[in-house]
Amino acid sequence: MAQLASFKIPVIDNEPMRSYAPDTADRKGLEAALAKMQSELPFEVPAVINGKPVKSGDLQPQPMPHDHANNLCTYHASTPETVQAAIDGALAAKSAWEDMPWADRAAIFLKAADLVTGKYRFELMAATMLGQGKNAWQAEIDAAAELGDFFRFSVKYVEELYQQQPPRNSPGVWNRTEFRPLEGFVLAVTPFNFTAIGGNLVGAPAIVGNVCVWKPSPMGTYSSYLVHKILLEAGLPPSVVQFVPGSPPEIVKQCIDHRAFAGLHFTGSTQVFRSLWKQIANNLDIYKGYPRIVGETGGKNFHLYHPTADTSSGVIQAIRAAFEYSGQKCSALSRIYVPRSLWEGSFRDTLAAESNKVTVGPCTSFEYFTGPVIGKPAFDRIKSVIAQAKAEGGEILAGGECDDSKGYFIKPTVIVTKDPKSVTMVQEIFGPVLTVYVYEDADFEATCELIDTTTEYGLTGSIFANDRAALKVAAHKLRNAAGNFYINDKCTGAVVGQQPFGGARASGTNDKSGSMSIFYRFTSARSIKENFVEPTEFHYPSNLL
Ligand SMILES: NC(=O)c1ccc[n+]([C@@H]2O[C@H](COP(=O)([O-])OP(=O)(O)OC[C@H]3O[C@@H](n4cnc5c(N)ncnc54)[C@H](O)[C@@H]3O)[C@@H](O)[C@H]2O)c1
Ligand SMILES: N[C@@H](CCC=O)C(=O)O
Repeated sequence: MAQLASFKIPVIDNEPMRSYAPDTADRKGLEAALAKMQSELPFEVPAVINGKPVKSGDLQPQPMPHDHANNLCTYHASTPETVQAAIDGALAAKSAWEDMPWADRAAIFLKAADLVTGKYRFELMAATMLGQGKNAWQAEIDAAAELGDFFRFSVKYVEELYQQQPPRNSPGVWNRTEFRPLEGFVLAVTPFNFTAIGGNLVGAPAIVGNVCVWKPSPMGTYSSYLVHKILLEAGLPPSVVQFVPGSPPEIVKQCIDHRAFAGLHFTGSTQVFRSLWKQIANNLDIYKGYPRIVGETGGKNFHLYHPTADTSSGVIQAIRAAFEYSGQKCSALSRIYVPRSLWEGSFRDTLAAESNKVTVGPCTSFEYFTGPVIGKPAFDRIKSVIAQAKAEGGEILAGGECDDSKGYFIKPTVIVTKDPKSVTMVQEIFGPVLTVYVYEDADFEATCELIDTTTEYGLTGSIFANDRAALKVAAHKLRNAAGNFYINDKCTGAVVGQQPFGGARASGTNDKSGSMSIFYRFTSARSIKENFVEPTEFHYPSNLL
């Protein structure tokens, strides 16, 4: 339909956040969706190849983190034959999909966004709450608002990308740029912690004409399956995104070992990303081209407080950043640097008192500020890191208790350390653990250098100060310490279209999801020059005598 006019897309804006306050229609709608889902589980999730369910019979569980004896779903682990069928099906669909006019591709993603924020809002949130342990507010941020925003803003950014055309044409010439999809298929390997990121890791390559194989996180299988279903309902041709749950190393290796592998869109831990990059590098001789590798990975995010910072709001921002979703955002705060004057003023007591007020419980009860951690390996790892910090001389200011009898619950924990290179100041924990280092007021600049050199990561960080000169110093000295840098605000909560997200160093390739940059990575530009004037003589004037 796009061939007879150049259409304008609708105005794109962020999805308004709903409050889920008591007695609202949204609270009731979400409660009803939760009750319905709980009455129907466990769901059975197949692989979906060319739009059709494929059941291997090898059923794997996705337990609910707040109640690990019960599964949200069981899923059919994909066999090598299923993965092969997924790749073949995607490649067969490639030509028709990349020839689909832009307006039609855009319409599919605009419709998917409306399904996410309308018809499926509560169901997708309920799946994210039960399966990934989010409370209502965190599920709203993720599965409703951010996923809707990713799909809508992708349309806006791709529209702008396609409008980027050569600025000059010589007389008798028309220069054009075509943003071709990659030659082959894109593999999306997605994390457990954001339903929206799963959708975006397939959505971003697909909207520019790529075909994808989607390997979801085992711990986010059911919500990923719903997102895939929504994309199909929105009109995505059935073979464009193939859904292959199952064993991560095997499925991923099979895809990476394929000659037509053209790109990796990964979000997850630094360690897994590095291992995949190495596998890809080892395969360079078999590929048709050089695969695009996009990976957003771990973080060790900080708040730096200047002596002029406000204690009361600074503590609130720290509690939210460190403990919402039990510290399982890649952007979560895990180390803070507080000057002695503030610490011995009221920062220490306020932080202890406020941290002790943070409630932890099942995400099905709305009153809890935060819920469980995702699973047993995470629970055991976080528990042992707290023990190690204590053994190294860390003082537990709040929390420290862990209970996995029914769900994987860890009390928000605050550790005070005298060693700025102690384990919980350096390693990514991905749990509700915040470590405090108190610095001497005179050492503000040296503390900036300490923050910059303490970890291998560079994802998010914040400076809190009421002194412009201090803000300037921190912004300069911490330039490479965070890809998302906040001034007098917490280090979590980036919004699509407002704070493009991603970090460098060990935190990833920093291709900034939620911005136009990401679409350059999944396109390969072709420059086209068309000449309208036929030459009549091969000599140039300089050849004449
Ligand atoms: N920077 C960002 O934008 C961002 C966003 C979200 C999460 N994260 C990071 O993700 C991590 C948490 O997510 P996670 O626990 O899902 O990460 P993870 O690395 O364990 O898993 C990510 C994906 O890789 C797969 N995987 C795991 N092991 C694999 C292997 N050996 N071979 C192939 N695939 C494998 C998983 O099944 C999953 O699909 C944290 O480190 C967090 O910081 C980063
Ligand atoms: N958008 C998120 C980051 C996602 C990582 O898990 C934030 O900034 O809080």
